[in-house]
Amino acid sequence: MPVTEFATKELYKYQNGFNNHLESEAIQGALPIGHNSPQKPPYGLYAEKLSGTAFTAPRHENKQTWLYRILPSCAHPPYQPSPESRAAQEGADTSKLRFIPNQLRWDPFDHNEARDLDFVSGMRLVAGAGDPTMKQGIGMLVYAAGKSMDEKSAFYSADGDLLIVPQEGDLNIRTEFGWLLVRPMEICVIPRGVKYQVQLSGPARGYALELYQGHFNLPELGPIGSNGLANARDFQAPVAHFSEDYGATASEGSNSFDITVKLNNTLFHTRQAHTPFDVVGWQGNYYPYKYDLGRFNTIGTISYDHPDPSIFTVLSAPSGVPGTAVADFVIFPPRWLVGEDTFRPPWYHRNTMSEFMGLICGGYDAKKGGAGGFVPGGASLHNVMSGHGPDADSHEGARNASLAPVKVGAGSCAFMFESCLMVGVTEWGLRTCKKVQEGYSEESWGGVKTHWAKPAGKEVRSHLAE
Ligand SMILES: O=C(O)Cc1cc(O)ccc1O
Ligand SMILES: [Fe+2]
Repeated sequence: MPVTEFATKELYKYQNGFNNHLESEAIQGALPIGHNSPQKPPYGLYAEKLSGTAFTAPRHENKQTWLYRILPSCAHPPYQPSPESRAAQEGADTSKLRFIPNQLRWDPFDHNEARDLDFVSGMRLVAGAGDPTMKQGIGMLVYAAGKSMDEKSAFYSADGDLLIVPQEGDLNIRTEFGWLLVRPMEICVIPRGVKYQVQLSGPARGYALELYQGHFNLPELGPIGSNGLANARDFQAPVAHFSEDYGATASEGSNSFDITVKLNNTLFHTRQAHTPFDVVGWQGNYYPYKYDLGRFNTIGTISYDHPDPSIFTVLSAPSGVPGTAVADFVIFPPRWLVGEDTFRPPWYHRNTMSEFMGLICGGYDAKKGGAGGFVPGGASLHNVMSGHGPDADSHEGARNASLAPVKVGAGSCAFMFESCLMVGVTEWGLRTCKKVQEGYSEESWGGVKTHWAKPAGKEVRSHLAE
């Protein structure tokens, strides 16, 4: 069968909105009307249901999509452990995570060595919490790739929903649902189980957060009101797009498609005779989507004090505890600082939540940039209750700064994966990558100096006062 591609219109055309029930047909009439699973779906298609929650999940949380495709996904030879992808699994064993109270920072992760790697083989688990087999916890990953995935390949993760944060290089992502173009300063979420293929236009590097439990949502807005932060209409889902490459039966096709699956952070592989990108129409509320971070409506103080960074939350994945996230995706976009009589950078703090940070571009206030600093493509981890805050020089600068309105972060965007879980570091993240900055803590805070000025003539309650 010749390979032919059909799109509704252009490749990159989107449907807007968050958490909507959407539908898309690459050929008009591909979706059955008034039925999900008629005896014979239109055009000889198979109906296949993709569930993102238990069938019985409450209605407001229930996620599923009906796919109408040329052949069903089950038609494939058995998966085998993936030998050529062993590198990707090295040091990714979640049962061997190292939980460390020290502040950690990484130099930018390598991309020169990634020339022969694609998005899947170039992905590494840096840190995480919990266990994908229990559907509990999260994974923090980085990827570095120098080549596109093969046109006859696809990947899916059974472990969770993957939020991808490109830092360098555009990702042309072909999914079962259609195409997404995701560039630096944009993000996307690929739900658990959705097959995709990542094509590059140049070297690519970035970060990813995998949710072993639940799904991302927009944060509550409370007294902010009905608009602000990430607005629902700015999230974009693909339109159906399919290719024809199949035989009369599922095993008779002329071409072999490599399918790789990540299950329990282990890669498996099979070759099937038909393309997985054969979905002619789909309808449901479980689908991949993208978001342009430049559209974030940033909110901050217009009076005094530094607010909690929760005002910068783009997406939030809830734990069972109200208001407490298994993972918040938070950004630090360009913004005006106008706080009066205020120490404007982040305060010194110890947090019951863990904070994994990365930098997409530019710099981050209160952290030194340049070699050995917090730079694009690098990362930091401040675990549960690990003290952190501005480095000594930034502190001195900020406590003496004149407090005129100032725009910070022009051309910059840092982000944080903040979690209620204690985060452990993998063997790859701690040693194999060779990017951990040994002197981070001492260089940042070793020089923090005392400003203690004991007042004279006041009663003192101190054991030194006797
Ligand atoms: O530690 C960090 O840099 C992230 C952060 C930023 C901020 O403005 C307030 C708290 C916080 O943890
Ligand atoms: Fe912090």
